[in-house]
Amino acid sequence: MKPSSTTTSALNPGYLSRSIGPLHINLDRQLYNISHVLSFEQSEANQRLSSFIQKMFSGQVVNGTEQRPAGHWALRAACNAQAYPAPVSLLVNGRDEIELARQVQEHMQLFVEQVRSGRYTTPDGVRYDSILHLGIGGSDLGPRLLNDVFSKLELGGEDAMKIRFAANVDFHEMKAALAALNPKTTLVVTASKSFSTRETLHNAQHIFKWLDSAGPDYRGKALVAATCKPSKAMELGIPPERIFEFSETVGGRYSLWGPVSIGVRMVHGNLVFNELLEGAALMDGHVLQSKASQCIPTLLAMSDLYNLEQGVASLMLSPYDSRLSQLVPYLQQLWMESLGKGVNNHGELLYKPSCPILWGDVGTNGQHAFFQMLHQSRIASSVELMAIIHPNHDEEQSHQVLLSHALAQSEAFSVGRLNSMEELADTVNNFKACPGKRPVQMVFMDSLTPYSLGALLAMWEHRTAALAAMQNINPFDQWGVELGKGIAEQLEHSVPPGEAPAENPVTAHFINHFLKNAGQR
Ligand SMILES: O=P(O)(O)OC[C@H]1O[C@H](O)[C@H](O)[C@@H](O)[C@@H]1O
Repeated sequence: MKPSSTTTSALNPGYLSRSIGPLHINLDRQLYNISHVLSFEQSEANQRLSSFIQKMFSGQVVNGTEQRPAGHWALRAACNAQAYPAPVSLLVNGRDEIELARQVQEHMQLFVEQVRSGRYTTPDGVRYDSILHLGIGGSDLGPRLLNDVFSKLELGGEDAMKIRFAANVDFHEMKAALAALNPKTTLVVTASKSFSTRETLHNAQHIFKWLDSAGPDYRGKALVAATCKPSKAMELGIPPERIFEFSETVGGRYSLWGPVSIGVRMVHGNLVFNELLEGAALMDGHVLQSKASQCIPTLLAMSDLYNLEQGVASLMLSPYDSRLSQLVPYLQQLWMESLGKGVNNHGELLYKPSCPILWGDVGTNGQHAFFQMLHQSRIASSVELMAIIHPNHDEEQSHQVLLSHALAQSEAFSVGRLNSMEELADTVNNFKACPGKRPVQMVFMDSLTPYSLGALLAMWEHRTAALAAMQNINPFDQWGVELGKGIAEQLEHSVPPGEAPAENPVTAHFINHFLKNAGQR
């Protein structure tokens, strides 16, 4: 095995580097090379991708199983038209969805300003000081990530509102959230695209009682909703003026740009949020006007596809910045719910994995946990390391150490360490051999800001959709998720203290176990 110093990348370092705005990628140490990139430009997969991009940005159906366009990008296009090289459109049944997004954004901005300035008050005439965000999956992970990053960027000011999230129907999470909140001064945002998700509706009912425990007037003023189904939110008693609607064409895992993040807007302000949208629009513009070999999301997806074809069905992502600790959980939904499919757009079975498993943790923490497996085991994984050039502190030396680790890992994965002849003959030293040649890529960001975060997240959306288009699969549906939901609905009547027996014998056995042990606390 030769070290990578003899490969093309070493002869011409930076040959697979690309930049757009605050984002820079380098794929010199990936498995594929420039000739693969150039031949991709002539391929059928590239034609499929170009046609997908063109269809998506002109509002044509790209989600075949649900017969819908994909309109998440409209949430950023609505206020950033200048970032797009040509006019974009999204008409659904005659309704201009970009205009809808613009109007809802205006409505949100007004409400957010009223809340932040204390003009919208509690029934006692006091400023709301907290938000409880209810929602799960795409109605939770995005806002949670944004809030986490923005909080760590310290953008909210000293009197920023407090926000807590409750996604899980596991009451432990709710209990912890409520411990920090006062029902008299908390606004409750129920975020649910469908407004029919069991966990969210169950939690909402609990919260109604919690609000009522403060007195009869609190619930009416505290409720806010973000949904595609305003009528369902109204049925639950949420007043229409506090229902922020978004288009059915916005997939849940692509929805953080719009109303589901209204709580984040309240805490961190409209300006911060608008910068995020601007960064995302920059990426849309980049995708619309770059050819494949220059387009960052496409290049990354090409590499993902090439790795999959080589049997590398794992992607470990490590951001070397603790402010991005929620990035991997967020991306896991975006990536794996979009790409983890069993059939293509024609309904034909896929015989190979279409989605590398995405996992990871922040650096350097991951180095001291699972990197060992990446360096020496025979489990094949691609590695993506992210580093931020300018930190938000003055401790230069810490940052130097951090960056040196990111760069060292990139080199170690790629170059490895070869044993000398003497070491090879020595079984003990042989344990030290690291074969290298692990596919590894770098993502650099100038600094972490709402703008660069917007560009990064939109980049991941485009990369996800590009990998799907190349494989001719649908990145906007998630039929697999439905199965478990249906079974859980039936089992609610069987799990103790339920009455109806479970039909499946193994499930019935588990329920007996619960029953036997129920009295033993
Ligand atoms: O926003 P909701 O309609 O409540 O849906 C919440 C989540 O539900 C399901 O789990 C879907 O698979 C997710 O894509 C979605 O984000």
